[in-house]
Amino acid sequence: MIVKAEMVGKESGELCESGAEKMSSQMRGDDTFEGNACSLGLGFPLQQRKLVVVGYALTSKKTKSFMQPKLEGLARNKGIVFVPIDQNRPLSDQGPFDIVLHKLLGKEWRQILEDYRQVHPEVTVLDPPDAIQHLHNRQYMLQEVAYMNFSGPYGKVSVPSQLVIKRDASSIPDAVNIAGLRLPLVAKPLVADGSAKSHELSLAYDQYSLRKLEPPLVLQEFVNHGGVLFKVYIVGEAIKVVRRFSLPNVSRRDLSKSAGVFRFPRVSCAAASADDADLDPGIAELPPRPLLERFAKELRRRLGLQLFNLDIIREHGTKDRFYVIDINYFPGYGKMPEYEHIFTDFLLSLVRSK
Ligand SMILES: Nc1ncnc2c1ncn2[C@@H]1O[C@H](COP(=O)(O)OP(=O)(O)OP(=O)(O)O)[C@@H](O)[C@H]1O
Ligand SMILES: O=P(O)(O)O[C@H]1[C@H](OP(=O)(O)O)[C@@H](OP(=O)(O)O)[C@@H](O)[C@@H](O)[C@@H]1OP(=O)(O)O
Ligand SMILES: [Mg+2]
Ligand SMILES: [Mg+2]
Repeated sequence: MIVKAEMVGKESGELCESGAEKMSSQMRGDDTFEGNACSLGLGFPLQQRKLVVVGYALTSKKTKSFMQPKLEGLARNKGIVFVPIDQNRPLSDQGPFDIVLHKLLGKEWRQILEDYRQVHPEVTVLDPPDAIQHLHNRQYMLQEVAYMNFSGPYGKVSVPSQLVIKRDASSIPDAVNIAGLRLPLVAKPLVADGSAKSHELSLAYDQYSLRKLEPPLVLQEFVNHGGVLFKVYIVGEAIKVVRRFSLPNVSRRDLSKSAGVFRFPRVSCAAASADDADLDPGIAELPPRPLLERFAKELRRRLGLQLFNLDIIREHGTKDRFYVIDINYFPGYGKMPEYEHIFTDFLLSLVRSK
């Protein structure tokens, strides 16, 4: 298949609208595209570039939130077309793709992708299934952050102390004691595969109630953070941070007065943006940019992932003690400001770097 477009000399390297439109319609109908040079009055094309074909295999929810008309339009103008992958047809019969984007569940799909990567090493699969798998278990999800033991002039980043309980809820109080974990504790399902159940969290206030929890789970110390968290979106080298409302502080007094287990299913997705809220500056201040840049670069390398976000909190009453509490693969980029530009630039950079 020849997929070639004549690009003209706009500084940004963007296609002019008519050329781009023609390109995508021909892509759909015909295997071969010879793009038109659109003229800037110079009479000749200044640049030649291959069309970038991105296959995507996403849930319908993700397709809806991510594949927005603005993204597709901007992509088209930059010479990128998004093509849905048909899961009922062999992957190798589709495309050819330059890049495959995916977020689907299941062993079968993982195997299909692994096989495809073997046969098509020239295609960038974002991201490698085994690296994503690492995030699907909360026992390992934050492991690399803990190993990094990140500390520098702008602050320290670590993970809350946590304990894995595989079975037997009656043993939890003793296990918590032995591990020296301090209440309250956030109980999180061990599996973080994106299913509704994997987002069913609870907060346990007292030792006795810990027996009511349902393993397998991770028990994580609740860190007071002033009720605001930072969602740090990563797209390759690009980083965007937004504020979200989060669980409020739990005081020692609250703790002595309360008992039981409080369930909070899907709390983080229900949380509103706190970007425009009138907040205490000590709570609202974003983590320093240089800290995030250094930290994200190293974490990206360790995880072998390009598309993820981190939930980061700042310990209440401190300026520079940060904790990573969650890492999500291919998160809701639709909610990330300017994601259309960032994502399309990223896709182009991948192709260029090949
Ligand atoms: N250790 C902690 N200390 C304080 N608050 C926490 C802690 N862990 C979780 N939370 C709160 O609970 C929310 C949900 O936790 P977490 O992000 O781990 O769950 P999730 O279901 O994986 O979320 P997402 O929808 O982002 O994938 C967080 O956004 C934060 O408000
Ligand atoms: O639903 P949204 O678009 O908001 O995206 C959420 C995403 O759901 P989706 O992948 O099904 O779309 C979640 O993925 P799973 O853990 O469930 O796999 C998780 O990554 C959340 O953190 C995302 O919210 P964000 O962190 O960006 O606010
Ligand atoms: Mg989260
Ligand atoms: Mg999560």
